[in-house]
Amino acid sequence: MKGVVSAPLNLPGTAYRKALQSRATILKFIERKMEERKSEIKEEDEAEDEAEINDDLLGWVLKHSNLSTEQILDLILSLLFAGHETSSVAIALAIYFLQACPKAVQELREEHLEIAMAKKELGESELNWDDYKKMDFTQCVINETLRLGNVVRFLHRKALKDVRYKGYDIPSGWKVLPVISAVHLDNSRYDEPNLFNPWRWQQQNNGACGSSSSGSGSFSTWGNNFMPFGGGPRLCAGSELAKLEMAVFIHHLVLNFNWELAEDDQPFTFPFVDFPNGLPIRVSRIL
Ligand code: HEM
Repeated sequence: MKGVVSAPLNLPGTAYRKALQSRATILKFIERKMEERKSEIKEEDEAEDEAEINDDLLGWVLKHSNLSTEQILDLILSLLFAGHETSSVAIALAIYFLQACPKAVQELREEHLEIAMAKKELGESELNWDDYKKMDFTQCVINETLRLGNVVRFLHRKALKDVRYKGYDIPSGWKVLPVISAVHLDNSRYDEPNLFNPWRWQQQNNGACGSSSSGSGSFSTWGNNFMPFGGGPRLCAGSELAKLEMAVFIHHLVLNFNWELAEDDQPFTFPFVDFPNGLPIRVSRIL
């Protein structure tokens, strides 16, 4: 990630060189996997048996697409890159915001306990889509984490023709960087925008963590006010997967653990969100 935003100097010790080396290592790994998969698919075809091991994206593109090896490598690498750091930082942000908001943790626990009990009665253990759809408050926590945490702060766009916008002329070909974090932290759009307040995503505002307000129904229409995954034709391809990953993580976290910061840390953006001390936490299992 550091190499992506560093000066393109391919010299020993630079972040750029490390990124190029990492890229080559990962590509080699994916290529090896591809070769393994190809021979598995061949064996499978010979045995006329639909094995489940190929039932993932790599298996799918190898079987059903006309993409070249280079395109498949690029696709898998891009998805790993786009989906890894973003989701893990979002989960770290949730851990961070929630440890300062016991009321939200309590409400999450109630929601997830209910889901877990219902599953136990049915003799099921693994979460499924129906369980996910019951996670209403969890969705509020996820939205609020993404709004306040701003995993991605701005988007990249280019003016395809001369544009006049609110009295400004943007010439064709100019780069335009919409700063979505500025929208998410705008106090004309969000009451007390610097507070972690998952309840703002409900119709009724029950009071934010750290807020003195007792809740006055600060719900507004979100639409263009909320775009952690960008928007338009380039909207994040993994937005639903990312929210699902967060929800599953939160489910297991709140049901099984208490946690607190082991040392002071806070999110810092330069230019990607990160925790300078690695967000060390002390975890204890709930008996
Ligand atoms: C919390 C986690 C995530 C956040 C905040 C996030 C955010 C974003 C943003 C802001 C964009 C740019 C959209 C635009 O230009 O309008 C983007 C693009 C993209 N994201 Fe994500 N993302 C996340 C997770 C993921 C995951 C898990 C995947 C896939 C496994 C993924 C795959 C992609 C891809 C492929 C694009 C490029 C889409 C395109 O240009 O057509 N993202 N993401």
